[in-house]
Amino acid sequence: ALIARARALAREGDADAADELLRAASTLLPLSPQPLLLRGNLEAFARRRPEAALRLYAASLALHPTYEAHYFSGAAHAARGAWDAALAAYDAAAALEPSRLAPRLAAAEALLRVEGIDAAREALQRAAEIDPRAAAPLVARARVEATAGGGGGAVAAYRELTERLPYEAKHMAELAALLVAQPEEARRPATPNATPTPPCPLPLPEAAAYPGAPTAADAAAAALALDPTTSLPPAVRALLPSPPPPPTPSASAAAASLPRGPCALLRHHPSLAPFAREAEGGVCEVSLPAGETTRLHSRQPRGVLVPPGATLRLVGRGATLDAGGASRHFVVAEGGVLQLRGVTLTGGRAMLSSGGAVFLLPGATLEATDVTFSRNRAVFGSGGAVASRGAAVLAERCAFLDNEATFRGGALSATSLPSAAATLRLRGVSFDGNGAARGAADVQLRSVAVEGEAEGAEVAAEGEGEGVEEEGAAEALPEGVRQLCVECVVEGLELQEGPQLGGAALRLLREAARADVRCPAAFSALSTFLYTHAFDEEAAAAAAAFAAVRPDEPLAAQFEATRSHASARALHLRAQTLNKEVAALRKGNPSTTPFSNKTAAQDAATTAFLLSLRLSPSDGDVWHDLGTSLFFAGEKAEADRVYAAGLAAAPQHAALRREARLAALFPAAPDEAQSAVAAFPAAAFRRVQLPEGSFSAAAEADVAAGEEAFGGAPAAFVSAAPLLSREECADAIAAAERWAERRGGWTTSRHYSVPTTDVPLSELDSVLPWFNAALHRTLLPALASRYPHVAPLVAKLCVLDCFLVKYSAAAQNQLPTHADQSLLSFTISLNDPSEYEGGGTWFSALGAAVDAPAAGHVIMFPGRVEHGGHPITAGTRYVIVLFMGYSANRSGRPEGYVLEQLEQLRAEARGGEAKDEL
Ligand SMILES: O=C(O)CCC(=O)C(=O)O
Ligand SMILES: [Fe+2]
Repeated sequence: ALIARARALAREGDADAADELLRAASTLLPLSPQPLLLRGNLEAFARRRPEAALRLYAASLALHPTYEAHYFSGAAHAARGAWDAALAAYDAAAALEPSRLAPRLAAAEALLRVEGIDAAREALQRAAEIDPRAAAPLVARARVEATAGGGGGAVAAYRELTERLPYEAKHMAELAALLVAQPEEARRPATPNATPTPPCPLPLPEAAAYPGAPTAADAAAAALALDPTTSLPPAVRALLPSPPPPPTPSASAAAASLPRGPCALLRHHPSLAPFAREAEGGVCEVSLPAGETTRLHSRQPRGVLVPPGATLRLVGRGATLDAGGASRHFVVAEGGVLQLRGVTLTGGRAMLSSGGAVFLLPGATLEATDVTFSRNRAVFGSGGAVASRGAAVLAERCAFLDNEATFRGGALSATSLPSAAATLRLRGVSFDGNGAARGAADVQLRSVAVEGEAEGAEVAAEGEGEGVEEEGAAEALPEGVRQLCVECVVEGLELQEGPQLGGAALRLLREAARADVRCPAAFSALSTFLYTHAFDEEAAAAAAAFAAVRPDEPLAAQFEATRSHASARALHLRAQTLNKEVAALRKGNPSTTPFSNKTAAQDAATTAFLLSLRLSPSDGDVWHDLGTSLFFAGEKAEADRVYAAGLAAAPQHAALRREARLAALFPAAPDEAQSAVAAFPAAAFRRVQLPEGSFSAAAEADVAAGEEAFGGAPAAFVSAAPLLSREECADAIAAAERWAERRGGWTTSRHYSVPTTDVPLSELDSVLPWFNAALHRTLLPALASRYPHVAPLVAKLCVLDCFLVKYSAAAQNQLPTHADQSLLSFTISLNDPSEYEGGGTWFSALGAAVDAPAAGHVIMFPGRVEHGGHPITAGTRYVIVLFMGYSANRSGRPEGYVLEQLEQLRAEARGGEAKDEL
């Protein structure tokens, strides 16, 4: 008890009190070495007096020699620069506990001073052999080389570290900085493949650039991919490529006009969209301008996704598609088919992943005819041009030129998975100038047989019987297994970021853990994925399997804590992940969770948010995320309550304050407003019947999914009389123009594919009072009268957003089709149609624009109906656009149920604590 108390005091920084207790302990237990050891640590670490520490360690050792006393003596000697003595102490520690890495790594640093770099390297080499999966020896090696003066040795050490364990942003950033400082190391050799593959596990020869070796710019990009908040020195930052120029308006328009059909997969790819058309058989065919080079601008490093079941055909007739080293070209999902014909793919780069030009997921197909793959790279990945994980590749008359991979297969890498065989058929395929840092300059095959001939290719076939020995020590780690595990982890991590790719990510992470059950990185990536996606049973099994083979690994214990919902951060991440999965389910995309429907998935997300809040009740981000999640789930009443409770718990949180401000700017109508509904009979409106299929398919999010709320064929309504007076309309326009004048122009604050010209109504102080009065008097009662099934009560209607929009023939003259993030929307005309030509609210399914007959009239419609602002060709059109929500729960559950669940969870926790105390 004395020792435990002393430890606690030392942790709190009270060295004197701790020392006193330890002296008392020594008196009680004169033969115990421990109080003396701990007093030594107090001297060494709290008081920074190594000499005093050494005397106490010596006294402790005299009573009984322990590993700790030897190890800490070494550290104290090292702190004084007594390297020989440090070395002796570390050796003694290692002799007592031969499997511990720490004294060996520390000894290497001492050896560097006493005997030089070669002796230090040798010691580290031996340490690495103790646990070939451990990061520490590689990190120590890099540090020792850097201490020894940097140079080629340090570059080699950092390359080894980052290629073996490509998971840490910090190490990537250090490699980048080192390469920038040593530009000659970053230069590529004149002849690729001239340098042999580095030997394993540690390459001792001085570093030389080799094919596939990451450059400084690659390492910097890798650091940012691993952790976007990584700080990079200016010299390194300067290497990052500048973002691509924005797409031309016509290309954007072409992309935006592809919301449905097989070419929808190019909706976010304005560089390809203009050349796309729907071909026979539901194929999206892209015909690139013959003989020309088209630059691919992918916002995602993973490239253009060919989704499950889709077919994309790229026809070149001698054209080139250049990714400019900024992204991969294509990633093909399960059941997706990519057909390439007569095209050159160049400049593709996979970052921390495989397949520099094309990455094929289990069950995907690539058919390439008359295709050249040139100068594509897989950085920290395999298959410089093409990588297949359990996919089919058919290549006819193709050439692979000068492609590179950091790992294996400079041109091509194919791996069969237990659940998906990879197949490879080559006819008239040639290879030249490809290279890979870790072997198989051209083609790497794992359990794959090639059908056909590969001219002049260096092929490395691996697989079958390369598994880790079940019994036996950690040493049993064949190089192929280690490499497979690293590749599957980086690829799985890349894919888990992408929509529709979660299933493939999970398969690859499972494959990594299966290939090497002892690998901490594979366990960590898989278990995190399983936990965040709520695969709780599989997570338990994975944890048990890992703990069984690596009982001492702290990761196992950490994950146990996570699994028992003891980490607020992990819970927040789980909630956010499940929330994204709900969004996928809403769009009708496959989701990677154990839940069969979105209600169950949403409930799991809500519970995870609440469990996180139970642990950290004043985390405003979690409160805000929960509110937003509920809002998009249609649980608006819960969202409102959660935002309010969140603001009370985190009064400084900016986003929560914004929500509160909006609620205050547009207060709910009083109950009396309900009586005005009767003043709006059917005859007060022109009803515009919208056809089936009016709701937007390109739903980014569903506030209240259209058809679920409104039925198949919804209606829009145009008021027969003005709901705002002429004076009010004129006042609003004048206030907006004055505001724009003061600001030096209108804002472009709302973001559809093109900027909009508008002012938020919240900025117009003089307009708000009368506008709110008009809302309660006419606008909201009118809305409630026409949509009694979704919004019967005026007092429950709430403003989600409101802005005044200006269209002019000369400037912004239209708004592309879209869906609003609202339950119901208004367009309120502020001027007469005689003041402009064209205009009106365009309804896509109707194929026509609907306009108000005069200023002050309104058009009302369900927000999820696909619509836009029809172009005007002359004059100016002013409208107020109003997004409305309804403060009720679409699920029909009683209001307040979410906060009630939080109370229950808290009570359960208190019950648990009480039991612990008993
Ligand atoms: O201009 C219109 O009539 C439609 C405007 C609109 O849909 C919007 O601003 O969201
Ligand atoms: Fe809209």
